[in-house]
Amino acid sequence: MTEHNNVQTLNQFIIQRQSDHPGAKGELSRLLHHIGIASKIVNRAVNKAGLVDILGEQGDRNVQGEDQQKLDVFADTHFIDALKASGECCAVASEENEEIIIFDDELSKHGKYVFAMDPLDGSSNIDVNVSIGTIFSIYERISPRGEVAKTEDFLQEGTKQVAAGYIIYGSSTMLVYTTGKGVNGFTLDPSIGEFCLSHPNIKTPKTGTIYSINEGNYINFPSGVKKYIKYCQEYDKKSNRPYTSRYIGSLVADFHRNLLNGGIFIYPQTRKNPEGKLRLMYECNPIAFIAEQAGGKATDGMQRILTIKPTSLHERVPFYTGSTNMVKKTEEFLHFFNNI
Ligand SMILES: O=P(O)(O)OC[C@H]1O[C@](O)(COP(=O)(O)O)[C@@H](O)[C@@H]1O
Ligand SMILES: [Mg+2]
Ligand SMILES: [Mg+2]
Repeated sequence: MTEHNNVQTLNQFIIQRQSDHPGAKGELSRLLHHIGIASKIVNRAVNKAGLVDILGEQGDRNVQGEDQQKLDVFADTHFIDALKASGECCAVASEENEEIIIFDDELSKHGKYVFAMDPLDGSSNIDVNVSIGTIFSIYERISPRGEVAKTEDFLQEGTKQVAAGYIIYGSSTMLVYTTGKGVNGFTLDPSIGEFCLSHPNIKTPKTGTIYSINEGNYINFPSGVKKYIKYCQEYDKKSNRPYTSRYIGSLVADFHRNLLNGGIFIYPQTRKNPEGKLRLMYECNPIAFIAEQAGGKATDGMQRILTIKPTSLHERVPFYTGSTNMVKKTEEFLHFFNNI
């Protein structure tokens, strides 16, 4: 295996790219740097999960009514600490907290950014050593700097994100992010403890042969989705069908595979989740920003995810994302069967 000697580390890349943003004072760079630190702390815990007391339930329920896993709370705590230490973030919205967490120390109160996150994505896979992740979304606050941040600072359309990304804790640990100028992926090199640029300027194929959906919910799916699944399974040499079904059950891992290889990820509304399951602010908006920046597409079946005006921190939406031609095809089915 050839080691790449002239690798660029995440911090070197961040500093270099700062010049892309005229007038930048390094605030976003410092925030991204602290995200890197928190990711390494969580990665260390994930890697030795079976050896330390970090598996299993914490014993509490979060605002979604889900049993919190110990690693959900561990990741939540360490990201919040790192964001506070950055001095650039005035408040955090997290899947694990009903209300926003406000940093009211003098330095943070002047922070330019607010941060929305899913500290641990794929919680059902924590105890079984399957890839999990962290998802984040960064906005510039609306309220004046120096004032205490508000929930309204978060309820901005996804098009207003200044940066978004995810960390995938898998066979290797990667951080993938965008600031609106393309998508870049960094792999953690444990031997130097640095994220190194491994996937520059990621572009997702316009079409693919992978579809990712929890078919266990099939009977509850909108008819357009049922028809699209049948379409994926039909034989047609010209369009490389039947496609392959792949579903890990961690949004980050399912999306990441499809981002690199081409494919579509679908989590529609179901009888159990009439609005869908995935959360707009800290799952769908950041993933949608990455998808579009990589040349892909992300909708709720009808509308671009990034143009949806959020009304609450933990609202859910149906989610269709991945290769443009596949998402368009799904929308055709949903339109045709009047599911929207
Ligand atoms: O088990 P289901 O219903 O298919 O849901 C799986 C989906 O739920 C999630 O686990 C929800 O995220 P959290 O684990 O962060 O709550 C996604 O990662 C995944 O895509
Ligand atoms: Mg999640
Ligand atoms: Mg989560």
